[in-house]
Amino acid sequence: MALRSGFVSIVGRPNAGKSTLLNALLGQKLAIVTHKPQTTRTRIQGVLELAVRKKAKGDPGRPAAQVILVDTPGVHKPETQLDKRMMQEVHDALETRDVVVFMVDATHRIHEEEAPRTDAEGRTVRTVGMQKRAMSRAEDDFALKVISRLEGPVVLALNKIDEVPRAALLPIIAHWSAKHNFAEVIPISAKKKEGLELLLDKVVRLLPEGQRYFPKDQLTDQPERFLVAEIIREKILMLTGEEVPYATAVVIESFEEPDTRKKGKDGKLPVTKINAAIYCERNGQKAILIGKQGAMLKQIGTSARKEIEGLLGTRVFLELFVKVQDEWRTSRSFVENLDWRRQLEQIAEKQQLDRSLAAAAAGVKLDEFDEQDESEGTDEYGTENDSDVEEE
Ligand SMILES: Nc1nc2c(ncn2[C@@H]2O[C@H](COP(=O)(O)OP(=O)(O)OP(=O)(O)O)[C@@H](O)[C@H]2O)c(=O)[nH]1
Repeated sequence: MALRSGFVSIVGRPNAGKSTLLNALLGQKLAIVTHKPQTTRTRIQGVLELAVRKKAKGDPGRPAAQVILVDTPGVHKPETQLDKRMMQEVHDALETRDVVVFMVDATHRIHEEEAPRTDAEGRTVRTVGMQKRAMSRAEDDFALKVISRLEGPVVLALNKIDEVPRAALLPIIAHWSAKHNFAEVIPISAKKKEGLELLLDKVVRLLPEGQRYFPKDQLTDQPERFLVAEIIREKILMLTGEEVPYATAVVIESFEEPDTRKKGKDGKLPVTKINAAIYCERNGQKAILIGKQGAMLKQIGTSARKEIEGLLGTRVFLELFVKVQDEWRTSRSFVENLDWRRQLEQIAEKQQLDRSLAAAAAGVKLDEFDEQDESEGTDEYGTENDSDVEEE
């Protein structure tokens, strides 16, 4: 059987479980996951290599495949420049896909028929749960509209079935099957890893025959420094309250890798030195991010560092700074500069410039030319985290 290969975009409303599915299929954490909606801001590609599975009794087998899974931001109506950018990421992911996996949270349809109560004064009463589910249904419908315009196969992944009573599943499947002509409808639990093999089998069969897009052992197109920024953002999302997470962005300002990742003669792993800026929009948010005597920032740094050490396989010296950039989410240029692909271009340009300067002007101090990226109106607070790594 010839190799199948192609791009599979995972699309759906915020919090449906798209990043959880990406990580579960890859068997490795690539995308950050939290219970907060709109966690994912850019599309994330994960490369999944599948070996051929031979035909057997009751099993039609599966051809070898390279599946490029693309996790996307949750589909929502854009209000800020950041929202617009996130939706652009969804559209970009849809433009280049071979198959769409449309993901919905099945638990929100269990009470499809629930009618609001009327109180003694004749007022309509909806519980918070009812309101949430109604909103979620509206978001699903909005996301479905986005993919309905597309040609090509769409597989529906009904997620979170671990929380759906068996009897409720069939009506949910019937509901969705009537809404769109899906190539397949697969109930899954991304969290419990249920139904994922079947989902993969169906998706692979819909992929064209072709060559690999990435080398066999490559996991993602996203460089480590940006995975690091995402890990820091995840800790902020997890550790801070309602408002702050949405107003924060993390930019890696410097990332100094050691020459080797092997242990030294002293038996210690080498050190990666990372400097990251956490942007927020207001002084009040900055105060929350820093916490009493820097306690919150320290907690964010410590938990991020541990995970980054696991990712990089080195010790990590992580320095975090908090900066206030008024209303950055409404600034087109700021939001565009957050794009890791753009940052990568800027880093490459800067390295090129540094090399040319060094070659052309031996004896001239290069740091005189270092860009000062402290933009106007930016206020800064920094702390080193509680690292067991000493500055050398
Ligand atoms: N019970 C249950 N919870 C799940 C399942 N899959 C995901 N979740 C939870 O749903 C929440 C959202 O998961 P994410 O993977 O971040 O969702 P997402 O669709 O990527 O969210 P956005 O980034 O907002 O678009 C997290 O708390 C997950 O643990 C599942 O199969 N069952």
